[in-house]
Amino acid sequence: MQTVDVELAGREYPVWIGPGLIGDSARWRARIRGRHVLVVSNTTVAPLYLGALEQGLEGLAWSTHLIDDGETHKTFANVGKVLEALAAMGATRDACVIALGGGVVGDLAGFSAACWMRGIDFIQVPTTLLSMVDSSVGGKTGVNLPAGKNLVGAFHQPRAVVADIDVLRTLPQREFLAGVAEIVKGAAIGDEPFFAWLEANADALAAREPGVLVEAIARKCAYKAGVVARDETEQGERALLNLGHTFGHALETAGGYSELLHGEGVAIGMVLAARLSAQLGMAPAADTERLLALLRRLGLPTQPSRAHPASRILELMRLDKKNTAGTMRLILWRGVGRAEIVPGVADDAILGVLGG
Ligand SMILES: NC(=O)c1ccc[n+]([C@@H]2O[C@H](COP(=O)([O-])OP(=O)(O)OC[C@H]3O[C@@H](n4cnc5c(N)ncnc54)[C@H](O)[C@@H]3O)[C@@H](O)[C@H]2O)c1
Ligand SMILES: O=C(O)C(=O)C[C@@H](O)[C@H](O)[C@H](O)COP(=O)(O)O
Ligand SMILES: [Zn+2]
Repeated sequence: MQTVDVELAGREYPVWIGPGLIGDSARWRARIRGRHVLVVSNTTVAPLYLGALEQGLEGLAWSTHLIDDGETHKTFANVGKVLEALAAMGATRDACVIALGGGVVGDLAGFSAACWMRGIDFIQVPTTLLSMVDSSVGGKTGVNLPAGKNLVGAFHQPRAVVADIDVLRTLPQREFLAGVAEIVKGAAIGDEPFFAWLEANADALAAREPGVLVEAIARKCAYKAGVVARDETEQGERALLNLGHTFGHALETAGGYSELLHGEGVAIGMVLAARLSAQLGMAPAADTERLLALLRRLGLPTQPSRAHPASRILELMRLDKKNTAGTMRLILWRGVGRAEIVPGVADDAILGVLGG
């Protein structure tokens, strides 16, 4: 097992990564402070892993709340239902929410925990690769609106992250690769040696070779934990973790949250950001080719669908949370391992890479 610590003074927490961790209840149960526990999961994950988790809850007053599966269910209405479930069990301020699932469950359950009585504990038990390497770490919680991704939310850190890699055995390959995209993103933003390691180990990672998998998860979590510890609420550096997301989120929204997986949107968005950066003279074209080659080798999509007009994508990008009044702020690229916040990129340049 590997442990990555997220170092936030007074609110530090461990990210445990390894096999058999859901069954190792003595470890995670020590992070639960009160008596009430609400496990939030979904209709796909619960039949697979809720039983194992429940065994560790003996003696506590616990209950379960399931949401339907999919990004379209990461809604305000479902937060309301989690809050009703907390009310129904009489959850007090020392209650704990456990999020058992991928990023959709984690974001929604975490936001519910942030809202109940103005903030109670929660524990992340991520069950997708994406949620292990990204969404469970760092405390961004929230839900989507039809107008855009994650437009409602809160920063609310978990008490612990339990990344049991055994559960990845049942994860479909398309979902697995979407998680790999967020690993590539971390390396592309700020860790050139990790990027080179991914190039050398791409096939083994896509084949889920255990040693390579654990190392990739731990390196991405360690990188993200460092950024979060330096800039928890995204006043500066943390925005770099959004590389590819202004494009990616707009593409996800345009597709009604059901065409593209989040990681796929990020893969396409990173390529668009890299192309735009090369056109603006910020990044060597050779680095864009390097990124493209790695994503292609990993079987990830690299081109936006022609079904959505470029003008529509640009319009959706205007509601991104990094923007300030009248100014679009994009995360652009200086090449492998170096990203930058760039305000005021001309619409024509953006439309150009979108093919508009
Ligand atoms: N908070 C953050 O910092 C952050 C970071 C990245 C992404 N996100 C958010 O995370 C979400 C995407 O998360 P995701 O990619 O995990 O998607 P997801 O939560 O929709 O899970 C993907 C699919 O895999 C299924 N699944 C989960 N675990 C499984 C398992 N072990 N075996 C079989 N099937 C399993 C789910 O039921 C779902 O159908 C998006 O909403 C994105 O915006 C948040
Ligand atoms: O943790 C962060 O910070 C990130 O930006 C990680 C992203 O991968 C993630 O998709 C996040 O949910 C995006 O946040 P948002 O603020 O752009 O909604
Ligand atoms: Zn993301």
